[in-house]
Amino acid sequence: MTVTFPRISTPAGPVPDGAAPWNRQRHSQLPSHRYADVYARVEVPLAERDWPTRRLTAAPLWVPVDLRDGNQALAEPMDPARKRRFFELMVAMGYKEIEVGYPSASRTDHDFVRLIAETDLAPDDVTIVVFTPARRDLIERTVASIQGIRNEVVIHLYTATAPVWRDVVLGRGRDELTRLILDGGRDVLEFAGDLPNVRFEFSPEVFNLTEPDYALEVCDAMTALWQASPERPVILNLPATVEVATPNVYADQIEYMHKNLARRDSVILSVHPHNDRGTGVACAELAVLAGAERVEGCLFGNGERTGNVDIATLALNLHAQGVDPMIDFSDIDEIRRTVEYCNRIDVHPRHPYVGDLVHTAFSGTHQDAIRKGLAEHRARAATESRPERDIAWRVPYLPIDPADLGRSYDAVIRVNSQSGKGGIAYLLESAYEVELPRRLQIDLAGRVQQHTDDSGDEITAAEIWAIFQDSYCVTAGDATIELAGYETSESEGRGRTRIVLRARGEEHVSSHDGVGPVEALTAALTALGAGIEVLDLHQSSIGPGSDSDALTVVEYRHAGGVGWAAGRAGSVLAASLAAVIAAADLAEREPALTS
Ligand SMILES: CC(=O)SCCNC(=O)CCNC(=O)[C@H](O)C(C)(C)COP(=O)(O)OP(=O)(O)OC[C@H]1O[C@@H](n2cnc3c(N)ncnc32)[C@H](O)[C@@H]1OP(=O)(O)O
Ligand SMILES: CC(C)C(=O)C(=O)O
Ligand SMILES: [Mg+2]
Repeated sequence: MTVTFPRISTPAGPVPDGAAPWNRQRHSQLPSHRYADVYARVEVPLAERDWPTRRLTAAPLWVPVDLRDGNQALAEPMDPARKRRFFELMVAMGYKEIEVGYPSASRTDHDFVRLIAETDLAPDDVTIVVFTPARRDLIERTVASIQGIRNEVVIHLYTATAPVWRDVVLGRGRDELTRLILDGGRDVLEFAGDLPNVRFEFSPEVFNLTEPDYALEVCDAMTALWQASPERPVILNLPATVEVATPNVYADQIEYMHKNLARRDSVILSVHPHNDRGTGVACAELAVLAGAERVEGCLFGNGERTGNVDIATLALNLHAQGVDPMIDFSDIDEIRRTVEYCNRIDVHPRHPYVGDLVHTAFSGTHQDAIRKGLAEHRARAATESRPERDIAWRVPYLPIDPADLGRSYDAVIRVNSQSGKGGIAYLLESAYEVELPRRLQIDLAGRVQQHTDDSGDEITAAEIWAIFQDSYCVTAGDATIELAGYETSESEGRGRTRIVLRARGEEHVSSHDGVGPVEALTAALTALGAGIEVLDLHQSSIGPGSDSDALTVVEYRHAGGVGWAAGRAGSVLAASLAAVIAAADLAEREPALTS
């Protein structure tokens, strides 16, 4: 079948100015000239910056906005049951400040706030945030919705401040917009200023494209109006409503505000990155280095367009650096199931920390390293007499221990055509507790590779085990030579083994003195013209416990070359004899394969 890509053609423009001779890329057809870089759109004020040399040493205050910003981005906004389930999850995880909705937007949002007011759904130590635009009627409705809530409440007022929004959306110049915002601030004070449990938050929406002096002017005006004080601090939340720049630019913008805001000790500096460029997490992390103390975002990054910043990734990034995120992720799969149910959006299998595949290696050298790393981890725990969950984690390719998140090691290694012997051995060890010698691992890996190359699919432990059995074991019905019986006895201080072989319908009985049963069997086979030389014999068991089967694998030489065979039985001796018989049988039937 011919596949054509009619709308894509190889760029064939002139060599770009200054291109290095080793770079043969050409100009594309994309009209990139239509877009201006961030420096042309907004002044980035900072000349001297402290954030690059700072370190993340403590968790900021996390504020999940899934029930508002995440919810407003859903094709089907959450129904009351979903909102409640999500809220309960956040409380259980340890979030202490939660934006619960936009009460003037919809009945569901309003009723959910009322539910909080009228029940004990929200523990006393959880602050409830409600969101409103700077419109008097909507502010009034918002304040009405929070009546009776005993918890601390934050009223979050927002208005866009960036030039395009001023010109195109709101139709107001800077001064006019400041008046609108202050009017909104005054309305908030009029309706809620006397409520002792209420604090205020202001967001200059699209802060990241707002002139820094204007952002500062509006924010300072709001903290003055609301009389921000250390006892009643005001939250100034500085959103990258649409992410437009590299994270260092956002960090500069935040540090500028951090250093220049009035009443800084009465301001909780908050950030709210979105993820349009895919760098929302980096923006939040650099913003915290730059002075932010509070981060708004969504669990696993739901939200408008490409989403809000993912506060689960942010928290677990801290965990992976040895900093307690102060939020419980010990059952991440349960958290994911709840979030998927509430949002009706699946989490991507590659999503950091939570995706189905993020603790899984398919590739051979990674598997080899992980298998060795896990073995080293177990051994070190035993040497130090400490629990595996407690000692330092240094398993290659796994940034954190999946067990921290309630995950098992079952999916850490999965096998396909990119895998190698280490991964295959790991699967057999995990599923059957079978340890194979290294050279047999290499032989088995070749057979598994042939299978996965043919199928193109992943292969399970059970399928690998089936390949193992097909390749190295001989079942009674298929055998060309059978061990019909054996007996060991003692005569005049010497061991004697009686062997009964059945081949081509005939029985052959022989007795062997002074040798062990395995040697006796190889001698009997040689007498029958089916001789093999046992080069190596490896005994182990299948599965744990005393009632597990014994497994013996032998490496043998025969006329056609060297091969492997295996026997499984209730006793070590029976398994060893079965392995030797299997070797003779395989040598007879498949000399080419085993060479
Ligand atoms: C970045 C963010 O996430 S902002 C939050 C966005 N979230 C939402 O919009 C979800 C909930 N929203 C809603 O349910 C509705 O938009 C409502 C109830 C708030 C308002 O609905 P409507 O009254 O029908 O107005 P509409 O949705 O068209 O909003 C646009 C109007 O609000 C004005 N406006 C927009 N934002 C603000 C603001 N923050 N402060 C004051 N006015 C604003 C616009 O200028 C426009 O005014 P105009 O009609 O005079 O031109
Ligand atoms: C905080 C508000 C205004 C917001 O969601 C945003 O700007 O993205
Ligand atoms: Mg937002």
